[in-house]
Amino acid sequence: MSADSTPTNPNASTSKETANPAVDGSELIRFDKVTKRFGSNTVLDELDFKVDSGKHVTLIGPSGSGKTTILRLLMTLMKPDEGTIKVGDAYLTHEDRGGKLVPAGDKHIREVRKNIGMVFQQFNLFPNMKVLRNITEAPVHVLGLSKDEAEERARELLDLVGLGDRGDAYPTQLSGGQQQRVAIARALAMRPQVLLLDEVTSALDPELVAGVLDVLRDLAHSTDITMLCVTHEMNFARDISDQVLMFDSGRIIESGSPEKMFGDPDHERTREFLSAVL
Ligand SMILES: Nc1ncnc2c1ncn2[C@@H]1O[C@H](COP(=O)(O)OP(=O)(O)OP(=O)(O)O)[C@@H](O)[C@H]1O
Repeated sequence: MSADSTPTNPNASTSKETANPAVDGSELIRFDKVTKRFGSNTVLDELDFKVDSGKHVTLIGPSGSGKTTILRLLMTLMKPDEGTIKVGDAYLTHEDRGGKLVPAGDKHIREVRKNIGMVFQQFNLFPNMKVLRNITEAPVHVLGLSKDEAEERARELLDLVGLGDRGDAYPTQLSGGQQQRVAIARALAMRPQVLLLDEVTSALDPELVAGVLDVLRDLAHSTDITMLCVTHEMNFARDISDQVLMFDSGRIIESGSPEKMFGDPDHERTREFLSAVL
């Protein structure tokens, strides 16, 4: 892997799937007045934010401030109580019926969600399937790729994550860091426009963290994929982010470039948070 070439789209492919739209800096994700409550706990409070295509945005903030909830809403693992979420031209939360927004049905949700890939803290690979099949399973069954196409793509992605020779291994034969790299390849195999990363190194032994972050750094620097990342690895956030958003109690209290946010934040809460974690 190298980051020295012209940016490429990891979604570019010879497959029959429609290529993703060119990365043109247009808006890819938009939250409008999104509220999420658990009982009396308002976790997100009329949250507005957007991510432009091709950008790498990192969410930071104290535990419980709502960062993971944002990613889970985007994966439709939960629904907002109020507000709309848009991905590209389509609402994830709603269907547009002649200008009238109605709650999205399952088919619509599945279609919009195809644009989103996520890597979780736990790798969640299928233990009874070899690595290659872990990566080809969804593209074959969800995208309808042929087995050959899916395998060709999977091998390219295994090369990308530095595991080109491990396609025939079972997950349990790999280290946690290697399994997480397979999980990254698996997410990319669906050709998402946006990759969500939720504390992807926090379940790893310390010596395995760097290898996974290096893969993601390379991906961020050498491709055009949009990333939305929750991490406690502040050096990594500084390296890859175009924008850092500081959350507190379900609101964005400050945002800016990594230089600004890590170097000279405006908000006292941001300074307190960073002094505790850096
Ligand atoms: N399924 C759920 N049921 C009830 N409460 C929940 C649920 N999921 C999250 N919460 C609550 O929502 C709040 C925000 O959680 P979230 O995981 O989004 O925070 P976070 O900023 O990602 O925190 P961390 O950095 O610790 O992962 C917390 O108070 C949490 O307890």
